[in-house]
Amino acid sequence: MSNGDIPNGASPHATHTPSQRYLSTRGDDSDLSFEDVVLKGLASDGGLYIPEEIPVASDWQSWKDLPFVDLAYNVLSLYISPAEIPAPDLKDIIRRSYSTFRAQDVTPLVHLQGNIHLLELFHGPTFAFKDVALQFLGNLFEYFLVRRNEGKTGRDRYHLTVVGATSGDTGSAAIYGLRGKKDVSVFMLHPKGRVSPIQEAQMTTVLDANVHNLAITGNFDNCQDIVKALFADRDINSTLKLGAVNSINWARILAQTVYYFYSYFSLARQSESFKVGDKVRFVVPSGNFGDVLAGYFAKRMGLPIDKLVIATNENDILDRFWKTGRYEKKATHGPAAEGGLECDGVKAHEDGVKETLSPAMDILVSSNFERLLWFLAYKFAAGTKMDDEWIKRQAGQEVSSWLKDLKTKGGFGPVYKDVLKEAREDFESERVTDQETLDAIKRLYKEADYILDPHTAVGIEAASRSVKRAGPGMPHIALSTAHPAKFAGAVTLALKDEPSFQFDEKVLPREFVGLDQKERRVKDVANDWKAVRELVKKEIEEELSLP
Ligand SMILES: Cc1ncc(COP(=O)(O)O)c(C=O)c1O
Ligand SMILES: N[C@@H](CCOP(=O)(O)O)C(=O)O
Repeated sequence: MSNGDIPNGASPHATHTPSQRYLSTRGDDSDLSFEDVVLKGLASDGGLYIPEEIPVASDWQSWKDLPFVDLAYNVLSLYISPAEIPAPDLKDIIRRSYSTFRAQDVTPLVHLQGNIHLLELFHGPTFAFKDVALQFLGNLFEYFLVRRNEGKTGRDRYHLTVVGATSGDTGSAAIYGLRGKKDVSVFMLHPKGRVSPIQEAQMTTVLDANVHNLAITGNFDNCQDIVKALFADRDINSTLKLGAVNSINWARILAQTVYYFYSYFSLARQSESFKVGDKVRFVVPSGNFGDVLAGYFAKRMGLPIDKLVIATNENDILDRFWKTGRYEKKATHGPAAEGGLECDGVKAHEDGVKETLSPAMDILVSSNFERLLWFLAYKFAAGTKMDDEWIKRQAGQEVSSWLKDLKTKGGFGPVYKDVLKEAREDFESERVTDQETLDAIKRLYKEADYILDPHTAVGIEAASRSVKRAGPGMPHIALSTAHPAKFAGAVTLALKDEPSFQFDEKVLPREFVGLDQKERRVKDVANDWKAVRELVKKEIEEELSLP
């Protein structure tokens, strides 16, 4: 347990409920505080942190008319003990985090067509859903660091070195959430040439001294692997005090849980036929499985979600799992076919990622899937009627063995029939091709005069299929994860033949005008975790020596 764990020095168990203590999905770490898991990001056994118990929000129905920030407080305080963050402080962090949003209700719900509603998550500073969690996480880091550093000077101060991997959106949202903050530096790795021009400009035009952009010659999974290799290096992890902003950080998932509740209530306020207590489906464009996992937590907390529909692009590892029970990387093209890439110290993986029109979801392995696997393994082991401690240990062992097979054999499964059955209780999945993505953008422009970004379009195509299965009486909330201006190429490709379509006039927000002309700072680095490690060490040293 860390020094900053319980400010008043009281016993943790006197003031924390089980949903406010955390364990690792691989079983070696447990009984951690919220502050510990937020600052550590990834567990030392390589696992991801989850709450020891998911709280049931027995009074959730009474939250219906709350403003976003009050609702957020009700959700978050179930997972964060007031002994760690007193209620007025948590309320203040939440209020400041969402005051940067352009929409008054933070995440507005709009009716799209028929029984499909769109949850617009792109009204934050960088025009992507990541802002919802990363504005909050930036302020959380600041809060914990101020407290830890009280009365300390110079090198005695706790300095957090955030290392993150991005296919574009996490990077910009994290950089905007952390720029200029004291005692924290951020190193953001993106795959060189594989993020959209606007995303690249958003990240690299931030010139604050604590922001470091690294362009890696590889794909997003290479960046994600490098980040995990850095965390696994005990030396750099402890000397530089590494922190995470990717959705491996539990606070990311937690903050995203709020908008499932909020949009559900928005629907109840907006629709005469929908009442609190009725069921709804959520459709979530998915890559790293963080956003849809937040929906799983909302469901387990009591929100009446019929199904969570996972929408993947042609990088479909998740869709294949739900169809077959096998979770496997599959080389579809590239060097993998000739034996894969080898990278010093990091287990090689196949470059089987397909470049699609929804690049933020071009992911071979979905990191948060591990969290769901733990809950599935827990449920399976609970069938033995052993005590809770044994069941948790068993779940950790099962997850470790699946993840070991993923690393050494490129996949695992089929999982036990009951595990897959359980996964299908809560989730359905759809795979959407690039052509179907373009068709969805075109169709919604013509039929609803709405311009979708390509990731949201993947979700809308999946929603249309789900509506057919679930029937017209089942409302669908599709998550709109980015503003279309971030993906000008795909949107223009879809709409170029529409006479009324003008990108600059219909899509481009004024915040993006002139961004491409600004000065940039970025370093090219090879796909080699040791090269990245040395660069991080050098740049941190230079940054901390600045006057
Ligand atoms: C625009 C956009 N949509 C969807 C996703 C997928 O979300 P997740 O990785 O949480 O599954 C991402 C990236 O993560 C994204 O940037
Ligand atoms: N699509 C993401 C990839 C990283 O996902 P994260 O949610 O785990 O941070 C991006 O935009 O960078």
